[in-house]
Amino acid sequence: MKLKEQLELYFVMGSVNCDRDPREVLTEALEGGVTMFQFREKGEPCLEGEAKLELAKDLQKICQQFSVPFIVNDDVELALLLNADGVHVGQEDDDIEEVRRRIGTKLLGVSAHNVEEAKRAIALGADYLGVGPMFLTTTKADIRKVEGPNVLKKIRTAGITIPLVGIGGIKLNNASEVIQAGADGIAVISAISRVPGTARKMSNLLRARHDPEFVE
Ligand SMILES: Nc1nc(C(F)(F)F)ncc1COP(=O)(O)OP(=O)(O)O
Ligand SMILES: [Mg+2]
Repeated sequence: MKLKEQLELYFVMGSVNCDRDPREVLTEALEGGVTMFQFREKGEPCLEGEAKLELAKDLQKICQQFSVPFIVNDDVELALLLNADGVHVGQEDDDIEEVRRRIGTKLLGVSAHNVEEAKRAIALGADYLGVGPMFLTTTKADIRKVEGPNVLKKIRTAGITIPLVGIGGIKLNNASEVIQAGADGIAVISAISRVPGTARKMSNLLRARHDPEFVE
């Protein structure tokens, strides 16, 4: 499956984003059609050390049962220890070039907030870009200014063809806007982790656009 297809419904989650066992939340999300998963154990009070490692191992195993890529946010050491499928780093995380050197051919996702950051990330070896925040979100405390889906249009207009996924406040009622603006997929945290059934509804919405009878 091509990376653009794998990025279609990208569930990002950690224990902080769950009101119940993250293992159950992930299993239901994968049954609902999630195509890629990112373990993002961040915020208050997030797990650390052995507890974080144990949860990561369990969630990775569940992803393997569904043949869905397991990506680790920020923590390159953990990604290498688990032989994860890739890592996602932001502009303020470890140096992108250094991360690429350490992970070899694993997937490297990089956050980008504008065309300039997108071009730089691509030059340094990114396989896909996470672009946001698309909409207001309370999940990430230190978000940049909300530029909206328009940033995706600007990146595409700049001739950038790399796989793009939008992130930040994406819900069922605004997901289409992100795709229409040029993203290959959407990255979702709370809408899926806190509302059972959302993954299936989003998956159906996203798949419908490949349906010949589909009218926007
Ligand atoms: N975690 C992310 N995942 C994506 C995804 F690719 F999934 F869309 N895009 C963007 C981010 C944000 O990454 P970053 O800016 O380092 O902040 P944090 O480490 O707090 O998430
Ligand atoms: Mg980060």
